[in-house]
Amino acid sequence: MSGLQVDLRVPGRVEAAFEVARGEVLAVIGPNGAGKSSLVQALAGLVPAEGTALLDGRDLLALPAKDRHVGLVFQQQLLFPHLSALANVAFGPRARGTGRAEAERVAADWLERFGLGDLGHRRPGQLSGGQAQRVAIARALATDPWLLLLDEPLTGLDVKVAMALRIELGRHLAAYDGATLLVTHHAIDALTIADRVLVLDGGQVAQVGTPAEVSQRPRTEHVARLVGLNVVREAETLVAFPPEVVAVSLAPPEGSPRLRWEGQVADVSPHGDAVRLLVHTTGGPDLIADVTPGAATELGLAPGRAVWLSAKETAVRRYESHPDDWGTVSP
Ligand SMILES: Nc1ncnc2c1ncn2[C@@H]1O[C@H](COP(=O)(O)OP(=O)(O)OP(=O)(O)O)[C@@H](O)[C@H]1O
Repeated sequence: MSGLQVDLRVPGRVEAAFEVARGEVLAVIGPNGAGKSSLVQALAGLVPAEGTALLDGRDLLALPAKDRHVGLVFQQQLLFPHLSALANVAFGPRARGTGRAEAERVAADWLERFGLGDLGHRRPGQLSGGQAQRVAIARALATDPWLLLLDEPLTGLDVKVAMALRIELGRHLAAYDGATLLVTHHAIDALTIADRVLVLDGGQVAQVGTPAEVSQRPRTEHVARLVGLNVVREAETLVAFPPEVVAVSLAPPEGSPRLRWEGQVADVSPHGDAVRLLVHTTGGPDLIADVTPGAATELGLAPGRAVWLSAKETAVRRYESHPDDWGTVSP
């Protein structure tokens, strides 16, 4: 296959087998400590790893970091503070042996594509966070990398800046013909920019699928929350449902629906026009439920309040918890 085939292990941190085709963007999501950064660092050669990472047949893990031709962007963009934006972007091509004039031409072209054509002379300290991150992404792309690794590239930016850059980044990634791994905490990045999503949990691959598959049939609580769903396990089946179909009452629900839980309100917060409750169910999962502000007042829904939750069978989606159609499965 042309692209990246990974089967690697960083002992105690992450173990993952997956593929990314050329031109494809694979988002990597998962809770804190899931192993996302370890995976990126292992591919970049920043931490030692066992196994293989075949890129068009070459094993990256067998190469020293400097020979892997990887474009790297981190949340904290590491621009050279004493160099201009232009010199920062030109640095990669220069390091690969391109002459100064040509490297600067390539760099100017990349800055132009990121709308920074006029700011090439500025140093990183004279750029806004969003501009500096554009320079960092331009610098990674200007090296014409075999593989692009983006670790939380939009985290820490102002919401509006991140929104604009997300759209730009999506456009540049669509034009990039190598494989891309995009580590992100934000469902919107995974759902809008990525072709496929890999979910890490506890250092293992918990799910791989298209954004639609992963958001409609989440296999981990973390992903369910990221996309705003509840997910509960019933033996070998997972049951997913949105917070707006959860009915909240003070007395046990009538008709004894199969999906019902007794619990205690843990948190109350505004959510659009609704009031969102986080409920710790007794001996069960945490669930979210949306109610109208009127109902919240009427039922006295404040933290500590004992409540019943229920969902109609017709409002939930059921699916197998252990499909066997993708790589490594977490226990
Ligand atoms: N330098 C290190 N040495 C040893 N263990 C580490 C090191 N860095 C991270 N770990 C451990 O490896 C596991 C994976 O961490 P990693 O930082 O890769 O997760 P992550 O998914 O990127 O988390 P976050 O979203 O918080 O950045 C965690 O158990 C973490 O404690």
